[in-house]
Amino acid sequence: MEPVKAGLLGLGTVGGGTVNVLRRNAEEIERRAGRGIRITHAAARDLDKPRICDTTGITLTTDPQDVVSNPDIQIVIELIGGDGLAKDLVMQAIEQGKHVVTANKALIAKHGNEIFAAAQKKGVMVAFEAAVAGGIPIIKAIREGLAGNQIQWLAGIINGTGNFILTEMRDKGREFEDVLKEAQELGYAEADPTFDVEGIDAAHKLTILSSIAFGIPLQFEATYTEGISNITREDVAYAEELGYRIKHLGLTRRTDKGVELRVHPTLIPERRLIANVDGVMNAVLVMGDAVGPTLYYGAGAGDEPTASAVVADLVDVARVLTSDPENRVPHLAFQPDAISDLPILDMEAVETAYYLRMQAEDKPGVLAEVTRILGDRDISIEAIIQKEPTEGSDKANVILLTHVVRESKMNEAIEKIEAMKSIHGDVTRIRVESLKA
Ligand SMILES: NC(=O)c1ccc[n+]([C@@H]2O[C@H](COP(=O)([O-])OP(=O)(O)OC[C@H]3O[C@@H](n4cnc5c(N)ncnc54)[C@H](O)[C@@H]3O)[C@@H](O)[C@H]2O)c1
Ligand SMILES: N[C@@H](CCO)C(=O)O
Ligand code: NA
Repeated sequence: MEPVKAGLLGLGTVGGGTVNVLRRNAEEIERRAGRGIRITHAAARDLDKPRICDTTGITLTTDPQDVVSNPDIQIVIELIGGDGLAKDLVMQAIEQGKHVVTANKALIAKHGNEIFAAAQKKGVMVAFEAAVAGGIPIIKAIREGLAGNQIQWLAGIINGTGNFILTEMRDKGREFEDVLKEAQELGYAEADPTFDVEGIDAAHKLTILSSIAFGIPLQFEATYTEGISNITREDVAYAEELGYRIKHLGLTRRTDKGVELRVHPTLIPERRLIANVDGVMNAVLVMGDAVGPTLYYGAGAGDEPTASAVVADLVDVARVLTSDPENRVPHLAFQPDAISDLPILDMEAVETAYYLRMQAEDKPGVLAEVTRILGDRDISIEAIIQKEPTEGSDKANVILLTHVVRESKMNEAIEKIEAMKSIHGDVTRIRVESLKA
């Protein structure tokens, strides 16, 4: 059989990795797919730039339209990123009846509903395994492997750059900016690294995971998003003293009232496997009613790990090119006419435990006042430590771990505590999840 012809948009980290993996593993890929997969054309912004891949045998162009409109190309691989030009190109490719493979989570999280509807109409596939947790086949695991379950919740470390930064800061005492620069050099970071640091990238990915887990539309705007830029080495050390690790976590859970959808730094008991996922590695813990907890671990970013997922999608497309569109795996795991309208819970209604750190004047009565404010709101305390003021300071660090409470109550309590004369500055609040499986 003729090889499937694919056109590539973007020859950067993931594009270069995809060319390399396809070339190196061509023979095995053909044995799996039933036919070869060849990138015949590729669009790059600058044709003279040094690349990580050999482009021999690929017709290069600076105009992505040459690829999208080429009638011989059956699959368009979008690896440019962003949701401007990339969206136009993907919509055009679909319009022309081409299948699409993409690693672009921003695009899917923000415009996936529209893109999948267009693809459905045209009977083409839009595959996006590389968009979530890089090389970990998490989309496939949830959409196909766990299709017999009611998924109850899932939680993941889904930004490699952020986890790399937190790990290096903790293990080597390195500075935030310095580690971020290294992550950029290694090809882990987004074009705009604030997406990694402020949790936006993780929110894109969690939006996608939540949809395929619960059969709800993609709702990026409803995702509560907090990044890691305010985490200090101090908090990391205190958390460890209490037996926890701080991880940047995406968590989505089905409740009677709606779906929790939130991304924020989280204290996790150090004995949990997921608390020990370090560096650029990602992990997603999925709780199904039938299977129980399952954990998926692997490289969340980088050229070849991500290419591993892109190429797997290419193999999927090659396999189904001849099959009936109605019988393919649906984009969001559930049939398009069976998507539910379960609401997303407001963050104020979420219930979780908390780590609080505050700077208190070192005098009698302050702790009693803090515990009274918490007690008045039925917030019970699980642990408390007070650190003597360091030399030259008269403020003690007070660290509290609370039991589970509604976020709105905690907001009230924090407001009251911050208003106390003997408490200085803001209260640091990090949510705690036991992730008990
Ligand atoms: N780097 C990773 O580890 C990783 C992992 C998973 C997903 N992703 C996603 O993959 C996509 C690509 O990321 P990347 O890290 O490879 O980025 P990159 O910046 O290394 O590559 C993007 C390439 O697209 C090219 N490009 C931009 N505009 C273009 C145009 N008009 N025509 C042709 N080429 C154009 C750029 O010149 C660049 O070479 C993004 O959506 C990103 O979120 C990246
Ligand atoms: N910037 C992303 C790339 C993988 O999606 C990360 O660091 O996880
Ligand atoms: Na993946």
